[in-house]
Amino acid sequence: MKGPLFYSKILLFGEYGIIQDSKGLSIPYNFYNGALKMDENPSDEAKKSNESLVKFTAYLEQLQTEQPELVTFNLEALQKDVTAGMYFDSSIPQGYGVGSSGALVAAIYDKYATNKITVLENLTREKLLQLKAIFSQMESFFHGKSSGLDPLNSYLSLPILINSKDNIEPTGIPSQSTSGKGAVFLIDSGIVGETAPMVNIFMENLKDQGFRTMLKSQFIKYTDKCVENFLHGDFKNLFQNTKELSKVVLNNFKPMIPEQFHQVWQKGIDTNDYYLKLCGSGGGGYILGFTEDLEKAKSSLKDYKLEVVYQF
Ligand SMILES: Nc1ncnc2c1ncn2[C@@H]1O[C@H](COP(=O)(O)OP(=O)(O)OP(=O)(O)O)[C@@H](O)[C@H]1O
Ligand SMILES: C[C@@](O)(CCO)CC(=O)[O-]
Repeated sequence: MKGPLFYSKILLFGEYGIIQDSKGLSIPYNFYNGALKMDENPSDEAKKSNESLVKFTAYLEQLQTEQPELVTFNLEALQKDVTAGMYFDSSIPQGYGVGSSGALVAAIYDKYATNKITVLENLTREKLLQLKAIFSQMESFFHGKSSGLDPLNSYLSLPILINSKDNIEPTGIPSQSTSGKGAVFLIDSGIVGETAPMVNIFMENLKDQGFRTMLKSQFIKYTDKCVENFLHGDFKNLFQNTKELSKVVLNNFKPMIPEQFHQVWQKGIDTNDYYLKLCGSGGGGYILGFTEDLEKAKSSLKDYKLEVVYQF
């Protein structure tokens, strides 16, 4: 048995800001994927994944008991499959900001939810918000508070524009040009990050008036502009605003940037060869880069392997 594929995602813009109602833009990243699977002779990795599904199943049972109006599952089938060794066969790295738990949640919902909202029907705003609410509750098992956006992205396999907390929509993005010089890329920090502690630091910082002012007058301002520039294909302004965003993050989100990347981050701002930003909650995992000239960025960042995700 092997189920359909669910993909990783990249939150291009909006990390932390979306907690405070900024805009956000998230795109599927098809390089990594996962599917529910059953093997005759499971590997150690498959066994580990299966153990995680056993615990998740217990959580879903409890969720259904507590909130039957939110979502119900075919628990009998899920339990039977999990007992038979089902696991999530996935290439999506965990704790890297590309949504490994989101893809898993999407796969489980797709296979076991009853009365599920499907991708094929007319997805009204209400239905999207309902799906997001369901996914938020399901995914919170893996890292505490979740917006539900990652599973939604994976489930729909479409770019999603977050206008505000209660206003999200699937969106088109400018088509890629593989011959273009401009690019969005990932750098592997080599460290596994954890979402919950990073979000806790952010929530703690929010108690400070100065931080809140900076967030609104700079971080959210540039995040919103970047989203608009990207969607309109206005790449000239996109680079300007990404540079500003890169500066604001380096100055105000230091705990989310691994120490050994502080200098490379600054170098991008000084040389204009590339601009770095957080990819998801940060603290490790991937770092997201933007460049007007991919070859220049590659030579400037020659000690790192760049994984190109979008070219324009
Ligand atoms: N293949 C898998 N099999 C079973 N459980 C998995 C699998 N992949 C991910 N998980 C679960 O998801 C958890 C990781 O989710 P977490 O939300 O911390 O990181 P992430 O989804 O990779 O990153 P982010 O939320 O920053 O994008 C793992 O600890 C594990 O419980
Ligand atoms: C850091 C955060 O804004 C994005 C993590 O992918 C948390 C969230 O909104 O779920």
